[in-house]
This record gives sequence, C-alpha cells and structure tokens, in this order.
Amino acid sequence: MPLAASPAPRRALVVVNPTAGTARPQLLAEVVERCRARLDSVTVHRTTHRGSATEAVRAAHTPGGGPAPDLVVAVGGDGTVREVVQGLLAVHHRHSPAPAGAPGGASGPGGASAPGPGALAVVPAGTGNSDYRMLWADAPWAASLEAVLTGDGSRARRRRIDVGLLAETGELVLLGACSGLIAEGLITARAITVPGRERYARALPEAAAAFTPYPGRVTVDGSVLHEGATVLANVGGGRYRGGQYLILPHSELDDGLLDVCVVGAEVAAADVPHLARAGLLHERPGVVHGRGRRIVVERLDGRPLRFEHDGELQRLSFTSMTVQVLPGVLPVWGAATKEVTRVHTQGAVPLGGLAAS
Ligand SMILES: Nc1ncnc2c1ncn2[C@@H]1O[C@H](COP(=O)(O)OP(=O)(O)OP(=O)(O)O)[C@@H](O)[C@H]1O
Repeated sequence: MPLAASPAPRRALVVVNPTAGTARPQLLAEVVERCRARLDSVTVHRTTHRGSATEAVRAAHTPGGGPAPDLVVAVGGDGTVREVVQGLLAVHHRHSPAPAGAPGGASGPGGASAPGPGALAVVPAGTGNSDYRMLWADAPWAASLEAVLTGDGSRARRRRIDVGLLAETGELVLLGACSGLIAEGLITARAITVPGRERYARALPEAAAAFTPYPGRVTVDGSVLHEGATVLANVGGGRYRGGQYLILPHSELDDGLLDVCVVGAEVAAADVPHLARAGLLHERPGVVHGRGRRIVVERLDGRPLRFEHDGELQRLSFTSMTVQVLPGVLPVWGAATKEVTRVHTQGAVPLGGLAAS
C-alpha cells in the first residue's frame, strides 16, 4: 500500500556495521557525505556488537530524546538490515494505536500523533545483500540513495510493506522462510569458501543432488494447500531467494498477504536450482501456490522440520513453522516500479517485490 505521499526525508540515522562483508570506511564516508548534502540532520551509529543496530534505532526514536529520524539508512548486509527492521518495528508498536497496516497509521512524518519509525533505506555492504536486491534489484546503491534523499518519485517510492512473524520464535521474516531444500543449501554453503551469492549458487545444486523429499503439509489460512512428499515450501516475502532463485514470481511486498510456493516431489530436487534460476520453476506440474495471512508448514513424520528464514538456519527442533503476516508495518524506500531494473539471472524477469502504483 503506497503512502499518500513520499516527501523527501529531512533527518537521517545512518546505522553502519563496520564488520559487514564489504563495509569499507570510504563507503560510509560517501553515504554520510551524500546524506549531509541533502538533509537537515544526519547521525551516524557504528555498531559495536550483535543487537547494536536494533538498540540504536530504538534509542533514536525515544520520546523526548529530540526529533526522531524520518529515514534510517542501514549500511551493511542482511543481518544488519534485519536488526534495523527489528528496531523499527519496536517503534512501530510503541507509536501505532491504529491497527497494524491501517492506511496512514501514526507513522507519516508530520502526522498529528507521535511520529512512527523512520523509513528504512538500505545501502548494500554485506556479502549477499538480498534485502537490497529485493527493493532495488541491480540498481547502483548511490543512485538509489540519491533518489531517496531527493524524494525523486520517478525513481524511488516510500511504502509500507508487510513483514512476516515466525510464530514459533517471535522472529521477523523479511525476505522469506523456507523448509527443505533451500534450508539444506545453507548447510552445504558453510563448507564453500567463495563469498556472497556465488557461494549459494554453488551450494544449492550440491544440496539438491543429495536431497530426499520429506513428508509434509502446508496449510494456508486453515485450508490444506499441499500434503505429501515435499521438496520445499517457501513463504514470503521477496520473489527471489539467494538473490537469484525465482520462487514467488507474483509476490507483492505490500499487499497485506504472504505468498507460499510448495514444490512437491513431482519435481526432482536436482532440477530446482536451474529451473528457479531460469524463472521456470513456478509453472512446473507439482508446484502449487497459495496466498494468505497465516501459513503453516509441517513435517509429518515427527522428525524436525529443517527450515530457515532470511538466510538464517533455524537451529531448534520444531516440526512446523508458522508464518503470520504483519501487514504494512514497515515503511521502506525502494524502486518506484517493479519494471525499473532487472536482476541478472539466466531468465531475467522483472524485479519482484514492490507493486507499481
Ligand atoms: N561490531 C560488530 N561486531 C561483530 N558483529 C557485529 C557487529 N555489528 C553487527 N554485527 C553482526 O554481524 C552480523 C553480520 O552482519 P551483516 O549480515 O550485515 O554482514 P554480512 O554477513 O557480511 O552480510 P550478508 O548477511 O549480506 O551476507 C549481524 O548479524 C550483526 O548482528
């Protein structure tokens, strides 16, 4: 759901993780210089430990602690973005008396009630940077940031996007959560030393070659979508996983719903990586799609369900994962339309995520 307007931001909090994969001092210097050239006030927080980004975002929005930022720039990888989002959602819950996702809510700058969280902008400085790609595809970060700072509506939009809540742990799901093969790929990736996206591009086929489907069930808002041998069930979120595998081609980040794709055993696991890279997986027989507010993914033989969310493997021994939508809770800057840029995969398709409006 687009906000009524996308005014240019005035006050930024820049949160940088100096330990993120590609966070060089000159990158931070350039981000800060660009922000200072355009904005009234810019505060920089360098993270010092895990959780530091969340703390900084919350502190910057403390009532009575001075004007809150209307822009929060996360400079780091997906882990840093997730921590910043956690902080923003804590502020959202503190400030939003309106039901989650209600248009307008209390979060627009200049709103009558206390301002909600600043809008997220991402500068990619990690190794995978899937969050940045979900929002901007392959656009260069400097051009994206400049469009945000100037409120250039032809290139950047501020929207309130949906976030998933993993009911079993209370964790947030931004890019997506997946059982089966994609989770196995993360385990295989640990032994591969090449950085970033390339690591996962090598890991997934390797994991697929050794993969055995599990007995599973997927339920969408109380109705069974799939029951039987399962290769993967992906809930989201972004259209791509691993920044390159097209799994949810019709997912919109701001429609108030979660999409789910289940790949049944009719599709050989070994074919999933190349089909998904080519953008062909979703139309194969044995692949089903659903959309709803609450998605339950179960393993039915009593053994732990292997699953991940946002690229983090879930280490607890749950037999199910339940993802509920928190509609429209996260204000975020992204590309103006989904047609603006393309992700370079073999079968390049329009960017997933933000609805053109
Ligand atoms: N100062 C710090 N020292 C150690 N760890 C930190 C620090 N600041 C943040 N972290 C942690 O570093 C982790 C990894 O950061 P991040 O994901 O941004 O970088 P990355 O792993 O290089 O990128 P990507 O996730 O895109 O591959 C985060 O989970 C975060 O909690």
